[in-house]
Amino acid sequence: MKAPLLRVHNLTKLFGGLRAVDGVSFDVHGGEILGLLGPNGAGKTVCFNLISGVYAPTAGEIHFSGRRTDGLPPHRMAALGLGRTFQIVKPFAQLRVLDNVLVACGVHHYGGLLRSFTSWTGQKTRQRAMELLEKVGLADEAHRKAGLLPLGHLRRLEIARALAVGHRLVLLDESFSGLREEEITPLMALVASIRQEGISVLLIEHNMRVAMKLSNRIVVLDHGCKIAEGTPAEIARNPRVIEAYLGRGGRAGAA
Ligand SMILES: Nc1ncnc2c1ncn2[C@@H]1O[C@H](COP(=O)(O)OP(=O)(O)OP(=O)(O)O)[C@@H](O)[C@H]1O
Repeated sequence: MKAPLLRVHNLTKLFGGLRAVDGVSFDVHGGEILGLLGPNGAGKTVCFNLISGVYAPTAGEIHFSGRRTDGLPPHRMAALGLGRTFQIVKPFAQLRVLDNVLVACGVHHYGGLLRSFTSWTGQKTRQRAMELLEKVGLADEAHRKAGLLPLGHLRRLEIARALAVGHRLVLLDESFSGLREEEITPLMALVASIRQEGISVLLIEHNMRVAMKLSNRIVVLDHGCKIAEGTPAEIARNPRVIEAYLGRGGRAGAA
């Protein structure tokens, strides 16, 4: 069997006495969507921050794309093809939508922000940025100030920025949160199309319908620990998962 694209082994992060992530292990394979679920405060975002290099783990190992990466800073992870979105969208509000993506594209192609705007090679970067905006359905907004976009579009812009960097793996942190029902279905199609291109996705999602439908497999955390791993169907009937979400006596269908 092929080695996983991402392997997290015994990952642990302490904040003082708090075990925010406690001995968590899981793999993400090439071309799969892995859902990372769990109640509030379970340790999901801390996991993202560990994998993407924002935090160094207290213990444990992270292997990405064939090398050990725990402790590498975010720009090194980006250079290896790992992109991410944030729970709270943070565009460069004063820049145009296109420029927001150009900044992210510059990470790979031309070694920096300034050159991505100025050099002759900037032309190619621009083309790539426009392709990404087309992919996420924002080509018509390319010249608008990012700060003027509604939330649904901002989430798509975040995904375009993550894709500019993450040609192997993108981490999506609650990309569906706060969206209207009519925005959710097309965004699900977008995430599914990312996987179809062979890019793996690690997805934090509170919307169970979205998580169950999109994920090939799901890992569930609670109080920093992994309490379950399996297919969406297995997770939906797992008693520990039901208890973590609903307390004793809960029903899977309601999760
Ligand atoms: N920088 C930090 N310093 C101290 N404690 C932190 C820090 N970041 C997170 N925590 C704590 O770690 C625990 C896990 O937080 P995390 O943000 O990963 O939860 P989560 O599963 O993403 O929750 P949510 O679904 O509410 O976003 C929480 O108790 C949180 O308060």
